Amino acid sequence: PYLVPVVILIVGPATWVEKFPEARGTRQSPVDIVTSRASSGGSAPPLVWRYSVNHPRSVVNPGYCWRVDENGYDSELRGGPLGSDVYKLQQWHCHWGSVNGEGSEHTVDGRAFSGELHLVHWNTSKYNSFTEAAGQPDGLAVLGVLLMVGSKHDELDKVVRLLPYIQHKGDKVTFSEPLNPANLLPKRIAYWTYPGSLTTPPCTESVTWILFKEPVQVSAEQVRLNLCYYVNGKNV
Ligand SMILES: Cc1cc(C)cc(S(N)(=O)=O)c1
Ligand SMILES: [Zn+2]
Repeated sequence: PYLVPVVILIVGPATWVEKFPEARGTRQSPVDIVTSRASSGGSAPPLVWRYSVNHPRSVVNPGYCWRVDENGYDSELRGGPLGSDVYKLQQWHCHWGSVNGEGSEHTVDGRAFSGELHLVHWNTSKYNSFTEAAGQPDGLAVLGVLLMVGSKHDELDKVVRLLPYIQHKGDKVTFSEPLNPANLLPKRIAYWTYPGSLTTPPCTESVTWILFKEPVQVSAEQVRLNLCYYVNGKNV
């Protein structure tokens, strides 16, 4: 009998622990939100945010999604689970599925959504830079918005329509059309929150997750556009 060479190629999250020890931690994200086990918000103060609208933004293809950089423009996120600290929007990006639209990172009672938007903020009350904050347990706060297929999202379309111009990893396009990140959030602002981590390497346990309960609708065409450029961006 001849020996069949068996090559087991291990890629993806299972290998992250080798290079990123944080991935072996105790507060790793994403998680499945088991709604029956979530405790009620109690007396948490309201979560409030303010973003600047009329400044140029750039959309970049980092190779696994698209990301909009806020270029340090003024913004604030405070309250809710964030104590007395004020956080500032650094960037926002999107995760999409590469197969049958199961693209969200978090799941709710085992259900995945077509995509998930992350608005990444850092703690300016305690730290001097995003990079410094990204290594601290209370350094980052990420607003998570679940995306489901439905009607077209006009605010998100200001980015989606630019995807054909950033098809390859490293591509970047700047736009100056006014855009309010607050318009990316759902109408109902009820949320789940938990202490977690970056969802991709280096998986640093520095994120206070705030995941809105109400999904936001995007059109099937917007998902398709993300998928085709997402896949291209990833494959390049
Ligand atoms: C690698 C990484 C960096 C940042 C700033 C944010 C994330 S996420 N997907 O947890 O929002 C991942
Ligand atoms: Zn993300």
